[in-house]
Amino acid sequence: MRIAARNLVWGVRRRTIVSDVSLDVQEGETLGLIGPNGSGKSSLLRLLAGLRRPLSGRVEIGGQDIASVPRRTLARQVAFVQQSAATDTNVSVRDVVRLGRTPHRSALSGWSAEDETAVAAALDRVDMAGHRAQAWQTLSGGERQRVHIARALAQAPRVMFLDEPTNHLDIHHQIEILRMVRDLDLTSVVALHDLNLAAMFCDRIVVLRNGAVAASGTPEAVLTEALLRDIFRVEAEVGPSSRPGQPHIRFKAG
Ligand SMILES: Nc1ncnc2c1ncn2[C@@H]1O[C@H](COP(=O)(O)OP(=O)(O)OP(=O)(O)O)[C@@H](O)[C@H]1O
Repeated sequence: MRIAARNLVWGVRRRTIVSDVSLDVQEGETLGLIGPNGSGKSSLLRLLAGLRRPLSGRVEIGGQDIASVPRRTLARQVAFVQQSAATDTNVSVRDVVRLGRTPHRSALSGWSAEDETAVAAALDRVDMAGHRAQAWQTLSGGERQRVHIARALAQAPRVMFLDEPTNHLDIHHQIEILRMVRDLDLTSVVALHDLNLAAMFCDRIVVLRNGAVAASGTPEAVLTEALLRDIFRVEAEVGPSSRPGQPHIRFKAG
């Protein structure tokens, strides 16, 4: 499903946090959202996912204004992997992932074989099948993150929003998770801090600064030495990587 945002504005009191943002994500595309701390990435993701209403502007998903899509329909189509989402109650890993099936079940239908298959497949994809009976609170930070991703996968969404999904993950799982997101047959928007991972796995990148779009385009077009200096305040050398069109950034220590 396509995502289109037009002139999104959001803020609190007198502070504008998302400032006139427009963007398009094509069907099947992985869009990276990058920007310094506090630049508005999480706030924008929440607007795009329909979790928050903009003060002005609109979001369309699959050509439909998100404000007019019923909650339950939206929950079937859109998954959101939040930053450090907490689950307090005493539940197993499998229970957390099962929650992903909620939008697909009616009050009358019981737990189906299809639900069971979706949960098992999602746990498998994030390498957590062996932990299915473990209590969620006893998981490590990276394992929790992978279980939250499994819950989103079990939802079988058409669109996925991920807020720093590689937080807490070791390098193997950072790469595995982003490769999976890129290769899944769905449209995704991913907020990322690691610019080399953004270059490796995103089809296009949007750069935010102070809530506004400072640049957008392919990783090669966006991730220039000048932009890294200007937006991220770092000195770096940008060169080719082993893949054409995919830049590699080497940060200078000083
Ligand atoms: N509900 C709120 N009330 C007040 N300020 C808020 C609220 N939500 C976000 N902000 C502020 O808006 C700015 C953008 O926050 P946001 O979390 O969207 O940034 P971010 O780019 O995701 O940051 P980070 O990279 O640090 O995760 C921050 O300065 C934050 O303090």
